[in-house]
Amino acid sequence: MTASPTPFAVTGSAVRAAEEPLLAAGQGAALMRCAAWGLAQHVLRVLRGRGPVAGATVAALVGTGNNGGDALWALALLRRRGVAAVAVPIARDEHGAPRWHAEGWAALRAAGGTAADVVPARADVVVDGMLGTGFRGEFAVPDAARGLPAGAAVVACDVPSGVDADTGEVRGGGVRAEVTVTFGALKTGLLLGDGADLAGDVRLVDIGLGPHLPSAPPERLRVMDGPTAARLHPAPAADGHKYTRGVVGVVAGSARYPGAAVLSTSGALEAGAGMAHHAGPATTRAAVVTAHPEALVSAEGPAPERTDAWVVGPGLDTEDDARERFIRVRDAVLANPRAALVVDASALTLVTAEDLAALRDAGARVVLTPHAGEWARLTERIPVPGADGAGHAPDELARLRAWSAAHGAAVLLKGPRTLVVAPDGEAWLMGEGGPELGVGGTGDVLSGVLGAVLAADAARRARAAEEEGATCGAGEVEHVPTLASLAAAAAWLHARAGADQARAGRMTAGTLPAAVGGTVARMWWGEARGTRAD
Ligand SMILES: NC(=O)C1=CN([C@@H]2O[C@H](COP(=O)(O)OP(=O)(O)OC[C@H]3O[C@@H](n4cnc5c(N)ncnc54)[C@H](OP(=O)(O)O)[C@@H]3O)[C@@H](O)[C@H]2O)[C@@H](O)CC1
Ligand SMILES: Nc1ncnc2c1ncn2[C@@H]1O[C@H](COP(=O)(O)OP(=O)(O)O)[C@@H](O)[C@H]1O
Ligand SMILES: [K+]
Repeated sequence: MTASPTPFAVTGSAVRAAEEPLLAAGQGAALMRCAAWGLAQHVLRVLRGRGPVAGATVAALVGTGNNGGDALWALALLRRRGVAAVAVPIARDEHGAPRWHAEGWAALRAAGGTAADVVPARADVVVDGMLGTGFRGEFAVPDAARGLPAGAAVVACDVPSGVDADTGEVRGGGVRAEVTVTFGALKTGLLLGDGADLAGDVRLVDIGLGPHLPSAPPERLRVMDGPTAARLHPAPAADGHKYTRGVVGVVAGSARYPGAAVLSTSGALEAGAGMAHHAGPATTRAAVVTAHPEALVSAEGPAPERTDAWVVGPGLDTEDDARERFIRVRDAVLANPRAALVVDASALTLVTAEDLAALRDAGARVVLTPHAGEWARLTERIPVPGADGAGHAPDELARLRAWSAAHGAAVLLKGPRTLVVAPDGEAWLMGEGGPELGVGGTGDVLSGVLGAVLAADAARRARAAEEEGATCGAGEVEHVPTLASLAAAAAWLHARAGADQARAGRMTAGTLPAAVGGTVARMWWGEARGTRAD
């Protein structure tokens, strides 16, 4: 299987920095031509989806900077394809002349394009070329960009105007796009926050910045996809057995919330764990065995030295013995820190800064999996030393990185978009799945899936350490299984399973584990099989 590179995003500022050596070498005009050509190709694609290209009308809202320059050059290219190309300036000088990229306008005029004060009502596509990575301060949406023709598709040039290309923050107003055609690299601001909502479908145009883009983990946001997830959670080795596939200890559920134990254990088993061992009271043990005769159950859980990953938290009763149950898991991981630890749900209210420090000092691999509300409470209770832990800055990714670095644990922040960060700044975005997952209990299933994925990895590491000279399976440097990448892969499997299940007409958390099983089986043993661990 040939490994395609994992997609990633960098900030708009990093893209500007990457352009600098090329601009200094006099390649600015060539870069712009390249960007404009890519933009024109994507506009043509939108037009072809609507009817004949020749005779269609494309208008562009054109700002004062290079973003407007891209739009003007793209209009010139479209004009040559028989499109009526109309440029609408959004700023004029004191004499009323448009303030825009002079060469771009000259090229458009030479190609037969025109200028207008407003977007024509007949426009099929409106290109938003007002502001790109040079956006500073606040954006007051100009009159020309309000009340656009209802039938026109908006295509943003590089970034929807008003969106901060670094953070996704919208300052002042923003313009919603159906498609954003972005240049040089995906920008983090198109994948995060309100920026992601305004950007629509994001298309990347390569303008040759690759070698100049930053590669250090804290400067990239990687995007989890199916091939990457398949590489990170490979099919078992031919000689694999239950121990090499990973043993997951599941400390979840209580007399009050027995279902969580079932959902979490099911998630682990269906995601391919060699064994799942549930520790809990008699009620949850009975429920788990009824649902899964193959699960092991006991009051105390598996032996620490035989456990590859622990899941603690879903459905613990914080009025009862939850803290003791959490401490037992913490101590099991401290006794055998090669086992990974997933801290979810109730355990997020039980874990202390001291627990995290002890786990970090032991070298344990810990992932906390809050949803937005749990994340707010966690950062309130365990802030970043010396910082406003709860934080109100728009840059959620920076807040996550700061917290993870301060406490030595990875964080998987759940929501419509899932973000995973590790203490070294490595960050992943997982955008698979949709609101079908927004029902009670799907997070419990995810905790088990995570446990299975992390356990398989821990078991592979243990085996590789035993067999001198063996590797961990995922050979390529880019796909070395890091904690954050494994967690993002687990989230991808879970979300894909949810989407598959919803398409098939079902969607409850109770049926989700079986869908996870189907997704993993297709990945491992179906036609599009993933890599094997051997
Ligand atoms: N560099 C390259 O070679 C390449 C760059 N490329 C393209 O260039 C884009 C970056 O171009 P850029 O740097 O000119 O900035 P851009 O986004 O057009 O906006 C800056 C202008 O807007 C103004 N302005 C700022 N804030 C404002 C506000 N709040 N409200 C109102 N106005 C505001 C500001 O004007 P000022 O107020 O300073 O007079 C300034 O003139 C990038 O996104 C990509 O599309 C590609 O072609 C590849 C090659
Ligand atoms: N609108 C949405 N789009 C995509 N995924 C979602 C959406 N809403 C929720 N999810 C996912 O569903 C899961 C819900 O987890 P959680 O909030 O812990 O639920 P619970 O505690 O009920 O188990 C998470 O994996 C989250 O990312
Ligand atoms: K724009």
